[in-house]
Amino acid sequence: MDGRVFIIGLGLIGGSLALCIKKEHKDSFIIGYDVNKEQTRLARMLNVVNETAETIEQGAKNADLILIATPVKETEKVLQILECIQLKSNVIISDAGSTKKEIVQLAGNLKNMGITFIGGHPMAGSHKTGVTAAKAILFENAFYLLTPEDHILEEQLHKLQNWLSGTKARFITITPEEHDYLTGVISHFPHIIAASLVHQAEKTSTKQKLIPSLAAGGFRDVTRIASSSPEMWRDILLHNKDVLLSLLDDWQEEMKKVAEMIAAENSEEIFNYFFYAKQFRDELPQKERGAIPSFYDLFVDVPDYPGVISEISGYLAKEEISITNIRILETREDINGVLVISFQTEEDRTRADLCIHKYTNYETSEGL
Ligand SMILES: NC(=O)c1ccc[n+]([C@@H]2O[C@H](COP(=O)([O-])OP(=O)(O)OC[C@H]3O[C@@H](n4cnc5c(N)ncnc54)[C@H](O)[C@@H]3O)[C@@H](O)[C@H]2O)c1
Ligand SMILES: O=C(O)C(=O)C[C@]1(C(=O)O)C=C[C@@H](O)C=C1
Repeated sequence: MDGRVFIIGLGLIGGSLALCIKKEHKDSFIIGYDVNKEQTRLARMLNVVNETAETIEQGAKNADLILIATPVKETEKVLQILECIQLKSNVIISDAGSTKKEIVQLAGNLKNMGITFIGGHPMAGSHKTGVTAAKAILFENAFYLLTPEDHILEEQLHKLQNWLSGTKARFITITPEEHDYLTGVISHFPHIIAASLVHQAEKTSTKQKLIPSLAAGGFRDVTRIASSSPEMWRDILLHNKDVLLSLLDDWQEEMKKVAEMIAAENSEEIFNYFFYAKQFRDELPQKERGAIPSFYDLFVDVPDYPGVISEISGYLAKEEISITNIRILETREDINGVLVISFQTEEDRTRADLCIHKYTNYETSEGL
């Protein structure tokens, strides 16, 4: 497709969307705007956008597609600004915010002006922020949730999906209410819990100096997302207040039950608690980002000796296979270590698997 695309908010998500559109629609022209001058400068320097605008009005008035990728409370302000601009009559406006109900409601004014707004949310991301973390591959295989209202024509929806086809994401259409409930359960609430675990460890660390050093492994895995943008998460919690308050009530009930099981030393119930959690978690679709982000992992059974990481990464480098992360999962004297190597694509993982088998006789698997 050709046309002028205007991206407001040139951070991780805005920058990644710009890269996806550029890759797929070579004739498009991408203009970016960010309140942060440094992000604007970086976006231009890294060629994420073709041009930057000085104001929202400057970038919006001739745009065919406008994407808003700011924290959701800022999106409210951006929508109000857009309402006051003479936009092209056939422009499509969408956003990438993690909440939808409030945003779609606020976009009602654009609807009254005959302007098409379709709420959007790519369900993949990272705890990193800013345009330097942007990448075209970020949304591959992820779900991309769209919340068109009833008056939106199929043709407009398809046009938006076509613009976003470079994300290689899978589009799903749901209502804003369904969206906020689902993402509340699988995304927003886990971020609250991750932050609360960090707070608990931090409080304990004033008395127990070893806590920060021992907070490795499981603690790091379960709290990675606590390193996400506080601004973004403040806004999400404010927008999805009712769903999150209800989930917090359920959680407190659940924790009471756990406390009772432990106090009663009910070993069967305690076992079942972990057993059924493991069963459900293990059955989550691994290849679909959004359910469990940050794949594609390859597990390699390696002998426990110094230098094994550089040995394996050396083979991968020789075959020019890029990795995003490499770590030893477990090392004890009596068992082999498990090396976990993460890749950005399934293809890289498959090549890595073949490469490791070519140079070694270590066993590999895609899951533990
Ligand atoms: N990070 C994720 O994992 C993720 C995933 C999917 C969706 N989202 C949503 O995408 C949006 C952007 O998140 P991000 O991760 O890219 O954050 P980010 O911090 O990397 O980028 C946000 C950018 O918006 C800019 N900005 C803030 N207010 C603005 C305004 N009024 N006008 C123009 N620019 C403004 C900031 O300067 C920043 O550069 C949020 O709504 C978030 O909820 C995030
Ligand atoms: O991988 C992460 O760091 C994320 O938290 C990504 C994540 C999520 O919860 O899955 C966070 C918020 C977005 O709205 C969508 C995706």
